[in-house]
Amino acid sequence: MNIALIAHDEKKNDLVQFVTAYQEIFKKHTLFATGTTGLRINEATGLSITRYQSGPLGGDQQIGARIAQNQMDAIFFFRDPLTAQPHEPDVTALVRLCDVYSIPLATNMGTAELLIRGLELGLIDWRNIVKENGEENGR
Ligand SMILES: O=C(CO)COP(=O)(O)O
Repeated sequence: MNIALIAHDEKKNDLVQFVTAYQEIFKKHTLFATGTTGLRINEATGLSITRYQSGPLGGDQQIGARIAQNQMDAIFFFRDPLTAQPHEPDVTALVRLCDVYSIPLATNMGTAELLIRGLELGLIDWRNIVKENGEENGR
């Protein structure tokens, strides 16, 4: 599965701890991240992560483009609900695309726990079927 990892500054420690705790699961998958989040997680865990631009510089949009191309299977996006973000439209667009394409999206630790366990149990293996159908239909 292709998994994106994103966290706003006030939530980066939480996501680093989360990925560290579940790194045995995460290392079985292909990981992507926005710039600073990916760097922090790589430094903490040594996991191999493809890094896009930092969020305010377009990283959320790059990950959104992968969603539109049927190339993202799950998103862990620890958003900070208490701090205004200069790139709020990009954040909204990313969340919207997850809804457009029914991509599992965890925006906080509580949902992230469910998503990572579901991933391990194979509960989002339906994504493989969606991807195969998408490839047949040219998406
Ligand atoms: O701003 C972000 C998501 O909206 C995250 O970007 P960074 O990982 O580069 O901090």
